[in-house]
Amino acid sequence: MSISSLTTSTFRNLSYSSVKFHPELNLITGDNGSGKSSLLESLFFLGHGKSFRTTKIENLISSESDHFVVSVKDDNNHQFGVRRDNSGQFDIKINGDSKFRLSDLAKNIAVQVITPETFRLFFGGPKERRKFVDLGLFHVEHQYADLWRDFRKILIQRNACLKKRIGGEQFNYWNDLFCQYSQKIADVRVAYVEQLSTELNKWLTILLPTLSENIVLCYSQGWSSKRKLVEVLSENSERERKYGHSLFGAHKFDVKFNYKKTNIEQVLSRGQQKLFLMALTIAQANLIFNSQQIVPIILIDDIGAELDISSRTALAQAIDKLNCQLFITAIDKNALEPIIPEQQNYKMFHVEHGVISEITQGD
Ligand SMILES: Nc1ncnc2c1ncn2[C@@H]1O[C@H](COP(=O)(O)OP(=O)(O)OP(=O)(O)O)[C@@H](O)[C@H]1O
Repeated sequence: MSISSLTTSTFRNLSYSSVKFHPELNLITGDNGSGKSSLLESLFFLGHGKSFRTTKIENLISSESDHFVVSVKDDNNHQFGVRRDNSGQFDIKINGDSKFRLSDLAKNIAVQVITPETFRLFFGGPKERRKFVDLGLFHVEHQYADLWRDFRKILIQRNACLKKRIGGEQFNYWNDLFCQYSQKIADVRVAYVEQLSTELNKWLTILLPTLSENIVLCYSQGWSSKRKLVEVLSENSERERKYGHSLFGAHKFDVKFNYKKTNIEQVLSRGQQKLFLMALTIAQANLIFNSQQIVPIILIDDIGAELDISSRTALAQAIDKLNCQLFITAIDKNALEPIIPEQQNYKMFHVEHGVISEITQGD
């Protein structure tokens, strides 16, 4: 799906907004503090049930209200909405029907975001990289969500045994299941990561043509690929009991990216890192599109930060080939200039004091 319209009410500083979007490209300008990121955040919230800026959902409610509402219509006129109040109560509606959960929204809306902070987080530790790959798997591999949910339950049981120093049959039961599920997940992940790597190379040749040949994706499954998990766990049983949780397994996987055998964050400039992350995000969006035929949504906050004109021109070439709906913000129109397509197939918006207005072309 692509989002054809958005209605927000008392979400951050967006008091009441109702906007109609372009199915491919939406460019958003506005001064600092006008509400551009809040607009992206509201779209992100529908796809993830959380913010990309804060873990405290109550911060998303306007300080002048006790609840917020975000609702979108897609290109098939399906309606998806969420209301959250100060007491923590969620109300999820799909086509007017309200017996849904946030995860039901996530199935329908595939949203990825790039902000000036996300690439720092992405290269900072495995957590963000795991989240990124799992989002792709969730949309691309249909059995993955169930597999991961079952694995999480088993992991909790195994960790409880380690913490309470429970051994014998009970521990062996959870340990066996843990090893089986870890292997199943590792098999699904490795196949997906291979697809992602192939797709990434295509986009790197557009976005980072001089570096693309030497960038390699390195996947680690969460334990040595040369060993059976059951053996690794058995050798580390004392350490695991000391820490009280599982130190190896499918939850410990990682994907890293090397440029000529060195982690790319140590070699690439900040602008290049941002372009790299865009190539990766676009690659994943394309895999989602090919597998589900839903239009993935990419949010890029503050395009001007770190990207020079030639980088933004390379990005424009990539956008031209994309099967996704894009929302890109910048402080002023100049920063967007290289991105604006010659054909008038885009929409432009301006945000001021939380009010979103469409700018008709020629204004
Ligand atoms: N819960 C809230 N209620 C009311 N206003 C809020 C709330 N949370 C944040 N704000 C305000 O909303 C405004 C919009 O912030 P936002 O981050 O969306 O701006 P922005 O246009 O992306 O700015 P920048 O270009 O600086 O990133 C800010 O002035 C902020 O102080």
